[in-house]
Amino acid sequence: HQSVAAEQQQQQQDEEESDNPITRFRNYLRINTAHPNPDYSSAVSYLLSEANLLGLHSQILHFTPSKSKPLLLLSWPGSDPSLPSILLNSHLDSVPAEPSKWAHPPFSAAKSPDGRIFARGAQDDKCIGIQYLEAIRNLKSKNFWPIRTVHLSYVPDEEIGGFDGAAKFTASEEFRTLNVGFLLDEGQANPGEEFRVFYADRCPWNLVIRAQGMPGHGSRMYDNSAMENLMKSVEMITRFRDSQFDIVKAGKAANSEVVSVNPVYLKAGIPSPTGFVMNMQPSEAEAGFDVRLPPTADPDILRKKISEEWAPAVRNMTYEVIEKGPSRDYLGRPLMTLTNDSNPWWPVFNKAIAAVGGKLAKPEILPSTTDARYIRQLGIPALGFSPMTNTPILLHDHNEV
Ligand code: MET
Ligand SMILES: [Zn+2]
Ligand SMILES: [Zn+2]
Repeated sequence: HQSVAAEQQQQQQDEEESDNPITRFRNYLRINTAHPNPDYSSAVSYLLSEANLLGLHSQILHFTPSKSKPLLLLSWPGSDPSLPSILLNSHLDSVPAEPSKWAHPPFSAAKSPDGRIFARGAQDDKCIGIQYLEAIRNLKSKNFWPIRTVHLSYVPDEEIGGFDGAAKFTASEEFRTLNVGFLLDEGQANPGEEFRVFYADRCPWNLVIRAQGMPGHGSRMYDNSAMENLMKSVEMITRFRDSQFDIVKAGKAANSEVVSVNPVYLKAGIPSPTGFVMNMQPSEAEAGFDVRLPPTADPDILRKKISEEWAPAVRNMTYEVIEKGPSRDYLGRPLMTLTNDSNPWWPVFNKAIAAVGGKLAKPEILPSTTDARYIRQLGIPALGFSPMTNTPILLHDHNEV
């Protein structure tokens, strides 16, 4: 038995040391590209070295004067470069991780005996960034040569809105010359058997509401304190949240088809060296919400609700809505990609899934948001697709695997 165990251990060690798709994935995961200080240059160098081995063309683009946010553009020229090209997009960055809450350090890419690889960014979205390269490697080894040119973009800053990444890239002359006809970008995992595909994103708003009110002794009872004003609004927002969630619970709509409003921070109180002053009622209080609107929601109606009900001036409230990117195209239409045969890419995508024996779930709106919205804004069809079946949804969670 000892020799069998030793053999297995040796085999595992060999696997870990050799250059294979898993080791290449783990090497990418070990580069800490989490905000607020993503190491973009190491990620770009690593991907560039892999791309060079595959003989892909490469360019590093910068859309900020400091050049601290590189965008890596790789190209596999097709036999007919006059045709519209295919763009495979993924982002270099990831959200932060709280190491103390993880079973393994989030940038160790530790592999458990059952094959799970623990890393921030494993699902979101370094898996697809590596899969694109691995797919090209496989096709090249079979001497396949595409008719259309295939481009790969590795973009910075997706997790903070993409303003210095995909937004500027898609508005650039470099992008125009790529003549992109179709985009694949990230999607989400499925705990079930089917592959999920996404034809639209929800549009993210950051909502901050602020209350002002009478300060006073902690023991006093009076109307119009900042806390009272804020809490009334929080209650109203909670009722709206419940009403949307009820629609989902009743099976009338998917999670991603309603408006979500989730509180993400509360800020109030007068700080003291030991915490907060307890016998003073503060004159200011603030709350922040992550709001997501499906393409079917009317943004004007929600804005009216915010100004009249959630943060009314008559209750000494102010608010700020920061729209994180576009929700409509230049003709005012919602950003959606057609999933029927009028979109010539749709049957091709379906055929590719069937060819590997996969089953495709009904196309969905993505509950979260991706850089695909900037491409859809240009009228270019885009699908969100992160091929992970039988996999729990762990993006932005602890112990992402
Ligand atoms: C704020 S833009 C979107 C960032 C991220 N992909 C999310 O869905 O939260
Ligand atoms: Zn992502
Ligand atoms: Zn994300």
